Amino acid sequence: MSMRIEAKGLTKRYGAIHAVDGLSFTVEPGRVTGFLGPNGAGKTTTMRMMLGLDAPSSGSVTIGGKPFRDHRSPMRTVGALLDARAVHPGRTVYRHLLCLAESNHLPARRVHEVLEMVGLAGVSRRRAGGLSLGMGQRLGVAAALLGDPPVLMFDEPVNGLDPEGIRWIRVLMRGYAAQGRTVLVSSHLMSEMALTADHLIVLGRGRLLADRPLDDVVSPAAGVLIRTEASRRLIPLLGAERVTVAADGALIVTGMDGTEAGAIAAAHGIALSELSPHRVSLEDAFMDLTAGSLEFTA
Ligand SMILES: Nc1ncnc2c1ncn2[C@@H]1O[C@H](COP(=O)(O)OP(=O)(O)OP(=O)(O)O)[C@@H](O)[C@H]1O
Repeated sequence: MSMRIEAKGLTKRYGAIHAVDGLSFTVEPGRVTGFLGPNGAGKTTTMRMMLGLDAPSSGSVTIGGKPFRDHRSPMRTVGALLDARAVHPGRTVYRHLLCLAESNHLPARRVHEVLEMVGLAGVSRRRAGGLSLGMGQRLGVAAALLGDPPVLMFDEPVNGLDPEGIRWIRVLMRGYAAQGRTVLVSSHLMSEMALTADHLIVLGRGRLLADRPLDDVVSPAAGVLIRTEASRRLIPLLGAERVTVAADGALIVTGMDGTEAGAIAAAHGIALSELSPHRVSLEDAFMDLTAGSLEFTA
């Protein structure tokens, strides 16, 4: 069973602040959708409205065609990781999950399964409040997976995770998406998002800035990157208007491919130390997209 998330004109005002401002988009099953935006863009507020934790000022958001609160079994519908610190600190890891399972009419054996899945089986008797940040994140993920839900919603899940933990959560999210589930994940880490997401939804100041496949964002117009000792001579030969000089001296050339650029250099006896396709990094693309919507700039 797959479920899409659908926002229509979703808006949330706090006094004069438009935290979320007329958002319309869908989050589709079968892929990982990255939810990006600078600090204060409205990502958390949007996720809270998806889960019925905040009420929209106007507009709506549905999961599987109806508001989240109208679903009979919340944990079997959405697995959410919003604030991993939201645990009863004195309870053991096992008790914490068991209480969640019992209050949601989920079988107790599921607790053992998710403990294995997130790698916490060995610390199930530890108190939840005494876990490291990374283990706390894993406990939050365990809770999200308890109901084996068709929709996963993770807000900054890699916070506090070490490289092994980051890779683990990436594989987990990609695996769930491959099973046809809907996976929405917010992150500030562009490099990580570039490895994890298939599709991006980018917000700035509560508004939709982009809703497109990752590949459309990170590989726009074809271009090549060239390094040479003879930049000054080569630039006019390539056409100065096509060339941007990067901070490290590399030439970024648009409007031609490597074969053409290499032929021009060869025809003039110019040696190149590098000639490669140029992909815009997600970080650069993100900066371009969100320029003008930053609340705080250096
Ligand atoms: N309860 C609240 N009362 C007043 N303003 C709020 C409240 N919650 C959020 N805001 C404001 O709404 C805007 C969006 O905040 P939100 O936390 O949704 O952004 P975000 O994209 O998740 O940011 P971050 O990346 O910093 O977590 C911000 O300007 C924030 O100050």
